[in-house]
Amino acid sequence: MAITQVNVSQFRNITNAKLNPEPGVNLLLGKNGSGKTSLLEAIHFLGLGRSFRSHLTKRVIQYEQDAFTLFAKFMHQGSETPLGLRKSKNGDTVLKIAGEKAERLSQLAELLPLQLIHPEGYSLLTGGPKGRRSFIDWGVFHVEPSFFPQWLRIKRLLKQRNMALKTAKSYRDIAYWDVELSSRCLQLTAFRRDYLTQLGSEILTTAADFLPEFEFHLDFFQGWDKTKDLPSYLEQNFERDRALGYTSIGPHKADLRIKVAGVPVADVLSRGQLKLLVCALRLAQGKYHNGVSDNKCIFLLDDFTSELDSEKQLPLAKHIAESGAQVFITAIERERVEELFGQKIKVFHVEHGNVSEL
Ligand SMILES: Nc1ncnc2c1ncn2[C@@H]1O[C@H](COP(=O)(O)OP(=O)(O)OP(=O)(O)O)[C@@H](O)[C@H]1O
Repeated sequence: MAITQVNVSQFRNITNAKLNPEPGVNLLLGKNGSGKTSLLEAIHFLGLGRSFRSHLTKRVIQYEQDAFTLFAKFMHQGSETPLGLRKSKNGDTVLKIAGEKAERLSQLAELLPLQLIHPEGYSLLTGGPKGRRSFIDWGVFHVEPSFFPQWLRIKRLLKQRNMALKTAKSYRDIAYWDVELSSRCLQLTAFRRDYLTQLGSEILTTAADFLPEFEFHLDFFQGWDKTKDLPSYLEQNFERDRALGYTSIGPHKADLRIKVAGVPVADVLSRGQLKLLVCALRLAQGKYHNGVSDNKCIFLLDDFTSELDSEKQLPLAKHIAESGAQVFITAIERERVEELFGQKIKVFHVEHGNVSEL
C-alpha cells in the first residue's frame, strides 16, 4: 500500500502542488512556514477526511478561496486507484473513489490507513478518553469488518435511548432499547478487548525501546464495571441516567488507561516522555496493522527531528524501517533524516507553498 501521486490545490498556503512519492521514505523539506505540515495535513485529510490541526474546514481552505481539492493515486490490491476529495466553505463535500461518487468519508479510512506522529500528539495521553477510544477503534475498524456498522447502530440506539430518558416515567419506558443495546455493546466490547489483547504486547515492547526506565501497565476500561451484568446494570442506573439526561455507562465511555506503578502516565511522565510513549503507541499500532492486513498503513511524521532527542530518534527510525511502510517526514534539514533512514530517500523541497522534487 503506497501513495503514488498527490495533487493539492488551494489547501492552506499551497495553491497547486503535485508529488510523486516513493513507496519508501519521502522527505518534505523546507523552512519554517513553507508549507511542509500543510502537505502532511492534506495527505491526512485524504486518509481520514479531516485535519489534525483544525476541526474547521474553512481554516484549511486557502484564504479567499471557496474550496480545496485533493487528488491522489495509490496502489490498492495490485492496481492504481484514484481518489478525489473536494471540500467547500459552504459545507459541500465531493468524494470520488476510483471514479465513483462515494457517500461516506469513513470509506477513506478503509482505503488509506494512516498513522500520524506530530508534536501535539501527546494530547492522546493528557486529554479525555475520546482520543484513546479512537485509537482503539482505528485498529478494530481495520481488523473487524462488522465493527463499524455495529458502532453506528449503537450510537443510534444510544441517541434514541437518551431521547426516551427525557420523558420516561419508569424503567419500563426505556427497557425496549436496552435489549438490543446490551447485546450489541457486549459484542463491540469483545472486539475491542480482543484487539487490545493482540496489540498490548506490541505496545509494551515498542514502549520499552523508547522508555526502558518505565514499566507500563495497560488497562482496558470497557465503559462500565466489568463485574456487572450490562442489562441489569443499565436498569440499576436508570434513575441516575434519567437525572443526567443521558446514558452514563456503555462502550461510549470506554478508555485505554496506561499507568506506571498504578499512576496514570499523564501524571508522572514528562512532556517529552509522553511524546515518546505516543510514538510507541502509534508505531506499535501501525506495525501490528501491517502484520495482519494487506492494506499497509502509511506513517506521517511531523517535525520529529526537532521534537525527539537524537538518541530517541533511533528506535523511531528502526520501527519505521521494520514496518516496511511508506512514510512522509517533514523536516527543516535533511542530514539527520538521511543519517537515520539511509540514502534511499525521496526529497521534496517546499518553499512558499510550492513543491519541487530534488
Ligand atoms: N488557510 C490558509 N490559507 C493560506 N495560508 C495559510 C492558511 N493557513 C495557514 N496558512 C499559512 O501556511 C503557511 C504554511 O504553514 P505550515 O504549518 O504548513 O508550515 P511548515 O512548513 O510546516 O512550518 P514549520 O516548520 O514552522 O512548522 C504558514 O505561513 C501559514 O501562515
